[in-house]
Amino acid sequence: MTNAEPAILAENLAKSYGSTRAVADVSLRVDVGEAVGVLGTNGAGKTTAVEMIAGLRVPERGRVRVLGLDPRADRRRVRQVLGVQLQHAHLHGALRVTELVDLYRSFYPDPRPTDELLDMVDLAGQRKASFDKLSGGQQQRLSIALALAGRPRVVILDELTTGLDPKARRRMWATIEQLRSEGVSVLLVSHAMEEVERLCDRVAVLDAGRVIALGTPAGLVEQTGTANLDDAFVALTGKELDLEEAA
Ligand SMILES: Nc1ncnc2c1ncn2[C@@H]1O[C@H](COP(=O)(O)OP(=O)(O)OP(=O)(O)O)[C@@H](O)[C@H]1O
Repeated sequence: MTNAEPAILAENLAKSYGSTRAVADVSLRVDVGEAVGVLGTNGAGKTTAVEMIAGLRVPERGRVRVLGLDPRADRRRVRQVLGVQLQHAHLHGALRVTELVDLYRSFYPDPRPTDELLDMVDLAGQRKASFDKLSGGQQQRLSIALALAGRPRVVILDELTTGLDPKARRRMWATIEQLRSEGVSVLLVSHAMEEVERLCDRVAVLDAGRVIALGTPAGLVEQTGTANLDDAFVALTGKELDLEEAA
């Protein structure tokens, strides 16, 4: 593991579920300190791709490195440097917020303080609530706090703000901006153009399991001769993002 290694390097990933080709060929690089967004319509293969990058799914083909480490062969070391927030958290419903945070903190040598983590996701008021009493948005925010408990150098966030209200969304954006100022590298799956434009240096557009475009938000707009990233996405994929998802 050296500083010269990219934060994330994924090469020619492929994965099928039965006859469904979820990821046909995905290559992606996130440099240290960089934030890269992944945009795509429902079913484009985003979650499958990031789960392979996180070491949670075995690729049929291709190679992944996180700071030079193989997420499956070097699982323990990768866990110390990578924080992952996935779409669906499976957490013990009877545990309280602080119990879950402290459990996750106990996995790491130098965890972020509990109060700081709860502040980062605006859950200080829910510290005594049990997980199953939290709203969907609060559960989602807690899963982000857990992903950040070990001060990861690389974070993977799948649908950071989908379903969150505007205030919570802004809080999450400020948190990501804070992480970026600390030099953390970010891979962010999103349906929200505004979010990607604000937080990401580069964007990968996924369609039918392939990266069909990769560039800065401004570069994609220029490449497609469109007025904004929304229109660039439509020009590239021939599809609109689901507005409900993007809301
Ligand atoms: N566990 C699974 N078993 C079978 N098929 C799956 C499974 N997970 C995903 N798929 C299928 O693989 C394809 C890609 O799904 P994936 O969840 O990776 O896409 P996505 O871009 O993340 O979609 P969304 O935006 O809806 O989350 C879809 O056709 C989906 O139905």
